[in-house]
Amino acid sequence: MALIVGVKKGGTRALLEFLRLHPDVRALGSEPHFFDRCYDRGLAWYRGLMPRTLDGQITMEKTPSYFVTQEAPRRIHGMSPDTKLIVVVRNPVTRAISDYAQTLSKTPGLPSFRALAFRHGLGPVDTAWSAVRIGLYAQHLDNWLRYFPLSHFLFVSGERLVSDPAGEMGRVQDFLGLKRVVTDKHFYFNATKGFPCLKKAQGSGRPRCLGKSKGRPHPRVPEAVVQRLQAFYRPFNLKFYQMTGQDFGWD
Ligand SMILES: Nc1ncnc2c1ncn2[C@@H]1O[C@H](COP(=O)(O)OS(=O)(=O)O)[C@@H](OP(=O)(O)O)[C@H]1O
Repeated sequence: MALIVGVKKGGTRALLEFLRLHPDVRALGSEPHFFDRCYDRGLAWYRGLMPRTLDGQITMEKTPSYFVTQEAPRRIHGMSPDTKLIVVVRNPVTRAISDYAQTLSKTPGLPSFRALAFRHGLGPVDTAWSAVRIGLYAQHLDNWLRYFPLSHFLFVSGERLVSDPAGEMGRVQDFLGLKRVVTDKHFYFNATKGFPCLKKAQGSGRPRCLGKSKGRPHPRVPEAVVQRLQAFYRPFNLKFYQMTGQDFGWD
């Protein structure tokens, strides 16, 4: 079994939809939220939700909130210590603005990004705000490493998933021990959408981009605000590069 455990707004839907093109992957379409919100329902409930697999096929789901859920690593380890874990990460500043854009689309009249990101005007960064807190990747990863060795993780660059989907999918398929079936032949860049899309979607066989909620326009955030947040995240990003042995190029 393999789980896409995060991060929210990292590109988790794109990754799951791309993986579903692979004949040896069977994935749940919706987010089950078992290891965070629905754990009380029990493992039998969870197993019942998951698609049936044949020998040699991999069962998958994605729930981005697992990455920031304190109990998730212990619970997943309890289910199976062999679980492979995929985390799609993206520049935490862009991720925070994307998260804010999503909340804004559901809550018109929300205070500005700047008002939520800093306490007392342009005071200290408000790490209690979830849009900020989720981006502290090194801290969340620390919690996971108490249960799983680093070799169980694959960190996917959310940026490269957009600029080079086939390249990133190559790494993902290798990590999962799958043949490289999903390749550059499956993607085209849709200029209207501004993102890579599928030449032939599962089922219809027709070209398909992700929906409107993926690739939303972001509200304009003043450059000074972006710079301050970028500086705030820098030490956490560097720690995360050290922990993963990968430089994501956000700094
Ligand atoms: N191919 C393709 N098409 C559309 N969107 C793409 C794609 N690849 C990555 N992305 C980026 O995915 C971002 C949404 O991330 P998630 O799917 O993880 O969001 S969620 O947490 O499930 O809500 C979404 O964030 P926003 O651009 O801020 O909307 C996209 O930038």
